[in-house]
Amino acid sequence: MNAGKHERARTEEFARVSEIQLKDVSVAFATTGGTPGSSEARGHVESSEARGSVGSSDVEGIVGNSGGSAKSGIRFVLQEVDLEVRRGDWIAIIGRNGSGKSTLGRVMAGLLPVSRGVCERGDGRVQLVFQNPDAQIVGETVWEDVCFGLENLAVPTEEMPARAEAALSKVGLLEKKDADVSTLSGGQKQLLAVAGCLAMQAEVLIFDEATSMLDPESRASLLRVAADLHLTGRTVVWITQWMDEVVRAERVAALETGRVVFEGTPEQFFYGRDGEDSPSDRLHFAPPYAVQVARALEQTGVALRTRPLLPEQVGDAL
Ligand SMILES: Nc1ncnc2c1ncn2[C@@H]1O[C@H](COP(=O)(O)OP(=O)(O)OP(=O)(O)O)[C@@H](O)[C@H]1O
Repeated sequence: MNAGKHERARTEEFARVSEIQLKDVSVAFATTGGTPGSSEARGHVESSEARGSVGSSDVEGIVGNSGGSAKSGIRFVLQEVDLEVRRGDWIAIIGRNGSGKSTLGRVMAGLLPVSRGVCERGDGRVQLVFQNPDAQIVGETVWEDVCFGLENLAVPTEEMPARAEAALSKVGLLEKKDADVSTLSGGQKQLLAVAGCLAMQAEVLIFDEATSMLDPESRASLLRVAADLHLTGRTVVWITQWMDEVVRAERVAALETGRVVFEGTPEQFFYGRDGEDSPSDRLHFAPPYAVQVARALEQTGVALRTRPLLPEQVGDAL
């Protein structure tokens, strides 16, 4: 097989098994206003599939800039990111404010072009749920809102009711289908956004700090819905700063100033690999309660059988 064929076969194989692969991806933003009118400057991407606003600043993403270093007026906010999200994964993306989490989420969703590197997506539809519940509501009623994406996708009218109903029922909002969206709580609005994604048959859901404006009960219910979707085969990318949400993930990628500085399991993140220091300590993320209890027990000489991440796992570890 010649090199070209081999590469194509590998790519096809990849597209079957995987949803998103980022290889050497960098994203730059112009800091002094982009290149208006240039087809290559599309940092503020309007997509018919985007539910909500993507970036509101007057600067624009730079595409096709093959230069490696930041020059005057251009700032790289993601650099050399290699990350693979496989079908059915639940990956948490964490990092401080400004570390590049949302930018990464938007790149994964295809809403933001990369300046350098390759971003490959498999066949599945990728949808984003944004932080601000109000940013992604477009309909006046729950029903209208969930149908909005379907209209954009030109789904035949006769197919819409079944798809909208199934999606609303999945998130527990079917009874509210005629409600005015202004009467929904923040948590219900986020669930409505998820329903919109489901109606559009999203395979990959990217939650961009989607719980950060919610009360504890709404947070828990959004997490439950995400966990349920994951169980039924959806891929979940969960961007967060909450460490007790990180433990729900199968994998964690930590960003620091636009670079991936850790990738591994939550257990490896909070407890360290093979005796190494805990990456969460090194990166100054306070571990969740169960991890703190486990560490305190170990310090008093208690040998634990497992490394608990959730409160309900502490008993089993003793
Ligand atoms: N459209 C834009 N134009 C210019 N700079 C941008 C733009 N969007 C983001 N940035 C900058 O890129 C960096 C990364 O931003 P990003 O929103 O991805 O970080 P984040 O980790 O999601 O932060 P937060 O937790 O505050 O949402 C920040 O310094 C931000 O100011």
